[in-house]
Amino acid sequence: MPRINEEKLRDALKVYFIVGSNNCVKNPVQVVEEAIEGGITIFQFREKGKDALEGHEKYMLAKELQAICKTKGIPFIVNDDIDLAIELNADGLHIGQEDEPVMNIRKKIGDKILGVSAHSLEEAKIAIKNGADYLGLGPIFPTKTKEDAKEVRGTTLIEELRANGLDIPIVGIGGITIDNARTVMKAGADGVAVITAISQSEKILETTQRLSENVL
Ligand SMILES: Cc1ncc(COP(=O)(O)OP(=O)(O)O)c(N)n1
Ligand SMILES: Cc1ncsc1CCOP(=O)(O)O
Ligand SMILES: [Mg+2]
Repeated sequence: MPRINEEKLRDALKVYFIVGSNNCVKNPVQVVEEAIEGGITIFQFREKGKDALEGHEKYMLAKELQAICKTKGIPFIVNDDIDLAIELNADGLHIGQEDEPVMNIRKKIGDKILGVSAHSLEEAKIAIKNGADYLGLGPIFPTKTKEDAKEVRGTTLIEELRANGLDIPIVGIGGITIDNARTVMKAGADGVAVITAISQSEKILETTQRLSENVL
């Protein structure tokens, strides 16, 4: 199988929902089902941080969420955990700058979708050269979800990459809500990645629908 077509990926990245059980007020399975109903276009399983599931429990939740995504045609991406991504035959993996080098990961996952976090033009160029399919840039706005997040950059890095002719698919991440999503798209992103905006909403379906309307 060839690597995913860039335009298809651009479309898939529009409403990117990321979650782990510890981000959810309700049952994560219900959260993901409602978010899919509301119009998310891609999903990332990110089970990390305080109270995160481990071992068999983590595996079983990932498997259940993957099955739900599969029936609805939503790509299922695993955060950080390459072994889990390979074991589940996930659609892709998202890694950061602290993880194994992009080139090694690309060799291990073959043609699966590979997302890489970047915090500078330099990091972005290296990630692209070594096989990233898309970039996650952030935090765009202040976030409480990631304790070790880098400095807030607004949309400046998205604009800098586009001004330098980088046309790789990009998602903005960090503090993105219904109200500021449009700003991120206007800066040149192909999509927005959110955790809190959807997972902590009291009305997940409606929130996701409204977020989608501001992005699509
Ligand atoms: C779509 C997307 N973009 C960025 C990130 C952040 O990845 P990373 O910097 O590796 O941090 P953790 O999420 O692993 O804490 C992401 N997960 N997804
Ligand atoms: C994983 C990650 N990477 C940069 S910011 C962030 C957290 C995004 O979560 P939220 O949408 O709740 O701000
Ligand atoms: Mg990571």
